[in-house]
Amino acid sequence: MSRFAPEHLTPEQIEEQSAVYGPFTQAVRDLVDAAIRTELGGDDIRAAQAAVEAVTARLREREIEGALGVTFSEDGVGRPWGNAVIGLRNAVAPPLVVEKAEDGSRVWSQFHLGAAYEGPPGCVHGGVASLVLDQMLGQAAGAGGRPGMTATLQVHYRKPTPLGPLRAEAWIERTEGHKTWARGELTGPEGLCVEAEGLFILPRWAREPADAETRPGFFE
Ligand SMILES: CCCCCCCC(=O)SCCNC(=O)CCNC(=O)[C@H](O)C(C)(C)COP(=O)(O)OP(=O)(O)OC[C@H]1O[C@@H](n2cnc3c(N)ncnc32)[C@H](O)[C@@H]1OP(=O)(O)O
Repeated sequence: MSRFAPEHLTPEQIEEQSAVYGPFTQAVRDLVDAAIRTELGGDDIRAAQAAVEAVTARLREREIEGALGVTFSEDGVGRPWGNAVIGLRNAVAPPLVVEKAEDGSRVWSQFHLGAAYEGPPGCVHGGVASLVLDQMLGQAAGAGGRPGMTATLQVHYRKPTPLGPLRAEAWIERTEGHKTWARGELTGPEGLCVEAEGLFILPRWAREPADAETRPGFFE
């Protein structure tokens, strides 16, 4: 784990950062969607390219080395803002906002996948469906107090998943020591599209007391 660090920010500072970076990242997602779907060409695209390159150069004037990692505050709440599925600062992430049952028995999310996630024409790429379910199953394990990393993931594609509004849900199936088996499904407006089951294992480094302080943020 290269970046996995405590961060001493107040809730207000976190709120402030989220209010700045959240809308900015959404604007970048819109840019990606527009770049895929625009019918402009020639000089318009060359001008757009120059404008995008100028913004990129400006952002790179001050940047961290490597990826964002997961930071966590003193209460142990993690901020996985770089995460490819739920990251508030990751324009590649749809992003999913994952809700949890109060008793931790399930997690679910309603979200939208547009042109950036296409595989078969008009449908979600199979790898993207798998990505979403990996995250959801992992979060189900975490929500049930059984955090772990994906050791295995089996994905069953029942029917093509249309781009557009979708719902994913996941829950813990059974547990055994540091192993947790979770299941989940991805549904579209016409019903079930993809099912997955996976084994999540709390890694040795997180099971050992010496590393216990790194546990909360990573697995939030
Ligand atoms: C916000 C949170 C949601 C996160 C969701 C996102 C999920 C992810 O993307 S995680 C990233 C993808 N996964 C990975 O990169 C994991 C890479 N693998 C690893 O880190 C390790 O191999 C890991 C964690 C699976 C096991 O590590 P560790 O526990 O240290 O290994 P070890 O102690 O040897 O094995 C523990 C047990 O698991 C078993 N095991 C280990 N790997 C596997 C495997 N791939 N399949 C089946 N069993 C396995 C071992 O046989 C052993 O079993 P037992 O205790 O019964 O003898």
